[in-house]
Amino acid sequence: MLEIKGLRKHYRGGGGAGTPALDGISLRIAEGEFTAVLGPSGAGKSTLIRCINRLVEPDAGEVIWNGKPVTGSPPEELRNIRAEIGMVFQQMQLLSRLSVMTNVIAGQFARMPRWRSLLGVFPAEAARQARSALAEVGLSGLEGRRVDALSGGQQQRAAIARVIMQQPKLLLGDEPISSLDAVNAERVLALIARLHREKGMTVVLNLHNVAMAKRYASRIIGLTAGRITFDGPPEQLGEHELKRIYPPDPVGADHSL
Ligand SMILES: Nc1ncnc2c1ncn2[C@@H]1O[C@H](COP(=O)(O)OP(=O)(O)OP(=O)(O)O)[C@@H](O)[C@H]1O
Repeated sequence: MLEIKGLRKHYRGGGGAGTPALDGISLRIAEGEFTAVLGPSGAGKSTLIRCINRLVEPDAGEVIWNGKPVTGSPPEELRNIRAEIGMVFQQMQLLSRLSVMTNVIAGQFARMPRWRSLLGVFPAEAARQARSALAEVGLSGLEGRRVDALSGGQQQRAAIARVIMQQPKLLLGDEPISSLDAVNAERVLALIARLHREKGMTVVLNLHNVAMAKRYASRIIGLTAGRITFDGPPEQLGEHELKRIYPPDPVGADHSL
Protein backbone atom coordinates (compact mmCIF):
# COMPACT_ATOMS: atom_id res chain seq x y z
CA MET A 1 0.00 0.00 0.00
CA LEU A 2 1.23 3.44 -0.94
CA GLU A 3 -0.18 6.19 1.21
CA ILE A 4 0.19 9.86 0.45
CA LYS A 5 -1.09 12.30 3.04
CA GLY A 6 -1.40 16.03 2.57
CA LEU A 7 1.53 16.28 0.16
CA ARG A 8 2.52 19.84 -0.61
CA LYS A 9 5.30 21.27 -2.74
CA HIS A 10 5.92 24.86 -3.64
CA TYR A 11 9.06 25.50 -5.68
CA ARG A 12 10.86 28.64 -4.63
CA GLY A 13 12.37 30.77 -7.33
CA GLY A 14 11.94 30.14 -11.03
CA GLY A 15 8.60 30.79 -12.69
CA GLY A 16 5.17 29.95 -11.11
CA ALA A 17 5.80 31.95 -7.93
CA GLY A 18 2.17 32.09 -6.81
CA THR A 19 0.79 28.57 -7.07
CA PRO A 20 2.13 25.45 -5.42
CA ALA A 21 3.01 22.50 -7.66
CA LEU A 22 1.21 20.18 -5.23
CA ASP A 23 -1.52 21.64 -3.09
CA GLY A 24 -2.28 19.01 -0.47
CA ILE A 25 -2.53 15.65 -2.23
CA SER A 26 -3.85 12.63 -0.33
CA LEU A 27 -4.13 9.20 -1.93
CA ARG A 28 -4.10 5.53 -1.05
CA ILE A 29 -2.88 3.21 -3.77
CA ALA A 30 -3.41 -0.47 -3.10
CA GLU A 31 -0.88 -3.16 -3.88
CA GLY A 32 -1.20 -4.40 -7.45
CA GLU A 33 -3.07 -1.34 -8.70
CA PHE A 34 -2.16 0.16 -12.11
CA THR A 35 -2.70 3.89 -11.75
CA ALA A 36 -2.28 6.51 -14.46
CA VAL A 37 -1.95 10.17 -13.54
CA LEU A 38 -3.33 12.56 -16.15
CA GLY A 39 -3.34 16.32 -16.23
CA PRO A 40 -2.33 19.36 -18.21
CA SER A 41 1.24 20.53 -18.53
CA GLY A 42 2.41 22.04 -15.25
CA ALA A 43 -0.32 20.31 -13.22
CA GLY A 44 2.25 18.76 -10.87
CA LYS A 45 2.36 15.20 -12.24
CA SER A 46 6.17 14.92 -12.30
CA THR A 47 6.40 16.55 -8.91
CA LEU A 48 3.96 14.03 -7.47
CA ILE A 49 5.79 11.03 -8.93
CA ARG A 50 9.16 12.39 -7.80
CA CYS A 51 7.98 13.21 -4.28
CA ILE A 52 6.97 9.55 -3.82
CA ASN A 53 10.60 8.41 -3.76
CA ARG A 54 11.93 11.80 -2.69
CA LEU A 55 13.77 12.72 -5.84
CA VAL A 56 11.92 15.92 -5.02
CA GLU A 57 11.59 16.78 -1.32
CA PRO A 58 8.02 17.74 -0.45
CA ASP A 59 7.51 20.77 1.80
CA ALA A 60 4.85 19.05 3.85
CA GLY A 61 2.89 15.82 4.00
CA GLU A 62 3.78 12.17 4.24
CA VAL A 63 4.56 9.30 1.90
CA ILE A 64 4.28 5.86 3.44
CA TRP A 65 5.21 2.74 1.52
CA ASN A 66 4.00 -0.54 3.00
CA GLY A 67 3.92 1.02 6.45
CA LYS A 68 7.42 2.51 6.15
CA PRO A 69 7.66 6.29 6.18
CA VAL A 70 9.52 7.48 3.06
CA THR A 71 9.35 11.13 4.04
CA GLY A 72 11.72 11.81 6.90
CA SER A 73 13.57 8.48 6.63
CA PRO A 74 17.36 8.71 7.03
CA PRO A 75 19.60 8.01 3.98
CA GLU A 76 20.30 4.32 4.68
CA GLU A 77 16.61 3.56 5.18
CA LEU A 78 15.71 5.59 2.11
CA ARG A 79 18.18 3.52 0.10
CA ASN A 80 16.46 0.31 1.25
CA ILE A 81 13.03 1.71 0.39
CA ARG A 82 14.25 2.88 -3.03
CA ALA A 83 15.49 -0.65 -3.75
CA GLU A 84 11.81 -1.62 -3.79
CA ILE A 85 10.80 1.25 -6.06
CA GLY A 86 11.63 1.23 -9.76
CA MET A 87 11.51 4.32 -11.90
CA VAL A 88 11.23 4.98 -15.62
CA PHE A 89 11.57 8.49 -16.94
CA GLN A 90 10.90 10.13 -20.25
CA GLN A 91 14.60 10.08 -21.13
CA MET A 92 18.14 10.36 -19.80
CA GLN A 93 17.71 7.65 -17.22
CA LEU A 94 20.52 5.40 -18.38
CA LEU A 95 24.27 5.88 -18.12
CA SER A 96 24.72 6.73 -21.76
CA ARG A 97 28.44 5.98 -22.10
CA LEU A 98 28.17 2.55 -20.52
CA SER A 99 27.05 -0.69 -22.11
CA VAL A 100 23.46 -1.89 -22.18
CA MET A 101 24.53 -4.83 -20.01
CA THR A 102 26.05 -2.62 -17.28
CA ASN A 103 22.97 -0.42 -17.27
CA VAL A 104 20.63 -3.38 -16.86
CA ILE A 105 22.75 -4.91 -14.10
CA ALA A 106 22.62 -1.52 -12.40
CA GLY A 107 19.01 -2.42 -11.61
CA GLN A 108 20.41 -4.58 -8.82
CA PHE A 109 22.94 -2.09 -7.45
CA ALA A 110 20.78 -1.21 -4.49
CA ARG A 111 20.76 -4.86 -3.47
CA MET A 112 24.48 -5.47 -4.05
CA PRO A 113 27.34 -4.65 -1.73
CA ARG A 114 28.54 -1.17 -2.68
CA TRP A 115 32.05 -2.32 -3.69
CA ARG A 116 30.62 -4.50 -6.45
CA SER A 117 28.84 -1.62 -8.12
CA LEU A 118 31.86 0.63 -7.67
CA LEU A 119 34.30 -1.85 -9.14
CA GLY A 120 31.93 -3.17 -11.77
CA VAL A 121 32.35 -6.72 -10.46
CA PHE A 122 29.11 -8.61 -10.87
CA PRO A 123 28.20 -12.18 -10.06
CA ALA A 124 27.68 -14.46 -13.08
CA GLU A 125 24.08 -14.91 -11.97
CA ALA A 126 23.47 -11.17 -12.37
CA ALA A 127 24.79 -11.31 -15.95
CA ARG A 128 22.52 -14.27 -16.70
CA GLN A 129 19.48 -12.44 -15.31
CA ALA A 130 20.37 -9.30 -17.27
CA ARG A 131 20.57 -11.30 -20.51
CA SER A 132 17.22 -12.85 -19.78
CA ALA A 133 15.69 -9.42 -19.02
CA LEU A 134 17.08 -8.08 -22.30
CA ALA A 135 15.57 -11.04 -24.13
CA GLU A 136 12.18 -10.25 -22.55
CA VAL A 137 12.25 -6.73 -23.96
CA GLY A 138 13.54 -7.85 -27.36
CA LEU A 139 17.09 -6.50 -27.06
CA SER A 140 19.10 -9.72 -27.20
CA GLY A 141 22.40 -9.22 -28.98
CA LEU A 142 22.76 -5.58 -27.93
CA GLU A 143 24.29 -6.32 -24.52
CA GLY A 144 27.69 -4.84 -25.38
CA ARG A 145 26.40 -1.78 -27.23
CA ARG A 146 26.82 1.63 -25.63
CA VAL A 147 23.49 3.06 -24.58
CA ASP A 148 24.00 6.25 -26.58
CA ALA A 149 24.13 4.10 -29.72
CA LEU A 150 20.57 2.85 -29.16
CA SER A 151 17.39 4.38 -30.55
CA GLY A 152 14.95 6.08 -28.17
CA GLY A 153 12.63 3.08 -28.19
CA GLN A 154 15.51 0.69 -27.55
CA GLN A 155 16.72 2.86 -24.67
CA GLN A 156 13.30 2.82 -23.10
CA ARG A 157 13.14 -0.96 -23.43
CA ALA A 158 16.62 -1.20 -21.86
CA ALA A 159 15.24 0.88 -18.99
CA ILE A 160 12.40 -1.62 -18.62
CA ALA A 161 14.96 -4.47 -18.64
CA ARG A 162 16.67 -2.69 -15.78
CA VAL A 163 13.35 -2.59 -13.92
CA ILE A 164 12.88 -6.32 -14.57
CA MET A 165 16.34 -6.83 -13.09
CA GLN A 166 15.53 -4.69 -10.07
CA GLN A 167 12.21 -6.48 -9.45
CA PRO A 168 10.70 -3.54 -7.61
CA LYS A 169 7.38 -3.84 -5.81
CA LEU A 170 6.40 -0.38 -7.00
CA LEU A 171 7.09 1.08 -10.43
CA LEU A 172 6.91 4.85 -10.91
CA GLY A 173 6.89 6.23 -14.42
CA ASP A 174 7.31 9.87 -15.35
CA GLU A 175 5.96 10.07 -18.88
CA PRO A 176 7.84 6.95 -19.91
CA ILE A 177 6.39 6.90 -23.42
CA SER A 178 6.12 10.54 -24.39
CA SER A 179 9.35 10.62 -26.39
CA LEU A 180 8.45 7.47 -28.33
CA ASP A 181 6.62 6.86 -31.59
CA ALA A 182 3.25 5.09 -31.42
CA VAL A 183 4.64 1.60 -32.01
CA ASN A 184 7.34 1.89 -29.36
CA ALA A 185 4.99 3.62 -26.92
CA GLU A 186 2.56 0.71 -27.20
CA ARG A 187 5.40 -1.77 -26.84
CA VAL A 188 6.79 -0.15 -23.68
CA LEU A 189 3.34 0.15 -22.08
CA ALA A 190 2.60 -3.48 -22.93
CA LEU A 191 5.86 -4.49 -21.21
CA ILE A 192 4.93 -2.50 -18.12
CA ALA A 193 1.44 -4.06 -18.17
CA ARG A 194 3.03 -7.50 -18.30
CA LEU A 195 5.22 -6.74 -15.28
CA HIS A 196 2.12 -5.56 -13.49
CA ARG A 197 0.18 -8.68 -14.39
CA GLU A 198 2.84 -11.34 -13.98
CA LYS A 199 4.82 -9.96 -11.07
CA GLY A 200 1.99 -8.16 -9.27
CA MET A 201 3.91 -4.89 -9.42
CA THR A 202 2.08 -1.77 -8.29
CA VAL A 203 2.36 0.81 -11.07
CA VAL A 204 1.92 4.59 -11.01
CA LEU A 205 2.56 6.34 -14.33
CA ASN A 206 2.22 9.90 -15.54
CA LEU A 207 0.82 9.81 -19.03
CA HIS A 208 -0.09 12.43 -21.59
CA ASN A 209 -2.16 10.13 -23.72
CA VAL A 210 -5.69 9.75 -22.35
CA ALA A 211 -6.62 6.84 -24.63
CA MET A 212 -3.60 4.81 -23.57
CA ALA A 213 -4.17 5.60 -19.90
CA LYS A 214 -7.74 4.34 -20.22
CA ARG A 215 -6.62 1.21 -22.00
CA TYR A 216 -3.90 0.14 -19.57
CA ALA A 217 -4.73 1.58 -16.15
CA SER A 218 -7.25 0.25 -13.65
CA ARG A 219 -7.43 3.63 -11.94
CA ILE A 220 -7.05 7.14 -13.27
CA ILE A 221 -6.10 10.14 -11.20
CA GLY A 222 -6.64 13.56 -12.69
CA LEU A 223 -4.38 16.33 -11.46
CA THR A 224 -5.06 19.97 -12.21
CA ALA A 225 -3.05 22.87 -10.75
CA GLY A 226 -1.72 20.67 -7.95
CA ARG A 227 -5.07 19.22 -6.90
CA ILE A 228 -6.89 15.98 -7.56
CA THR A 229 -9.78 16.62 -9.93
CA PHE A 230 -10.66 13.01 -10.76
CA ASP A 231 -10.10 9.65 -9.13
CA GLY A 232 -11.82 6.60 -10.49
CA PRO A 233 -11.81 3.70 -12.94
CA PRO A 234 -11.28 4.46 -16.65
CA GLU A 235 -14.94 3.72 -17.42
CA GLN A 236 -15.94 6.76 -15.38
CA LEU A 237 -13.66 9.11 -17.27
CA GLY A 238 -15.92 10.78 -19.83
CA GLU A 239 -16.04 14.13 -21.61
CA HIS A 240 -17.31 15.95 -18.53
CA GLU A 241 -14.55 14.61 -16.27
CA LEU A 242 -11.91 15.34 -18.90
CA LYS A 243 -13.03 18.95 -19.06
CA ARG A 244 -12.53 19.21 -15.32
CA ILE A 245 -9.03 17.72 -15.54
CA TYR A 246 -8.11 19.77 -18.62
CA PRO A 247 -9.85 23.12 -18.29
CA PRO A 248 -10.04 24.86 -21.66
CA ASP A 249 -6.95 26.90 -22.37
CA PRO A 250 -6.30 29.50 -25.04
CA VAL A 251 -3.80 27.28 -26.84
CA GLY A 252 -6.36 24.49 -27.24
CA ALA A 253 -4.05 21.60 -26.44
CA ASP A 254 -4.78 18.25 -28.04
CA HIS A 255 -5.08 15.50 -25.44
CA SER A 256 -5.04 12.63 -27.89
CA LEU A 257 -8.52 11.32 -27.27
N1 LIG B 1 12.63 22.69 -10.38
C1 LIG B 1 11.61 23.55 -10.45
N2 LIG B 1 11.75 24.83 -10.06
C2 LIG B 1 10.72 25.71 -10.09
N3 LIG B 1 9.47 25.37 -10.53
C3 LIG B 1 9.28 24.10 -10.94
C4 LIG B 1 10.33 23.12 -10.91
N4 LIG B 1 9.84 21.95 -11.38
C5 LIG B 1 8.54 22.18 -11.67
N5 LIG B 1 8.21 23.46 -11.40
C6 LIG B 1 6.88 24.07 -11.56
O1 LIG B 1 5.95 23.30 -10.81
C7 LIG B 1 4.73 23.13 -11.51
C8 LIG B 1 4.45 21.65 -11.71
O2 LIG B 1 5.46 21.09 -12.55
P1 LIG B 1 5.50 19.56 -12.95
O3 LIG B 1 6.71 19.34 -13.78
O4 LIG B 1 5.34 18.73 -11.73
O5 LIG B 1 4.18 19.43 -13.84
P2 LIG B 1 3.76 18.30 -14.89
O6 LIG B 1 2.30 18.08 -14.69
O7 LIG B 1 4.63 17.10 -14.76
O8 LIG B 1 4.01 19.02 -16.28
P3 LIG B 1 4.40 18.39 -17.73
O9 LIG B 1 3.25 17.55 -18.15
O10 LIG B 1 4.55 19.61 -18.59
O11 LIG B 1 5.68 17.64 -17.53
C9 LIG B 1 4.89 23.92 -12.81
O12 LIG B 1 4.35 25.19 -12.60
C10 LIG B 1 6.38 24.00 -12.99
O13 LIG B 1 6.74 25.17 -13.69
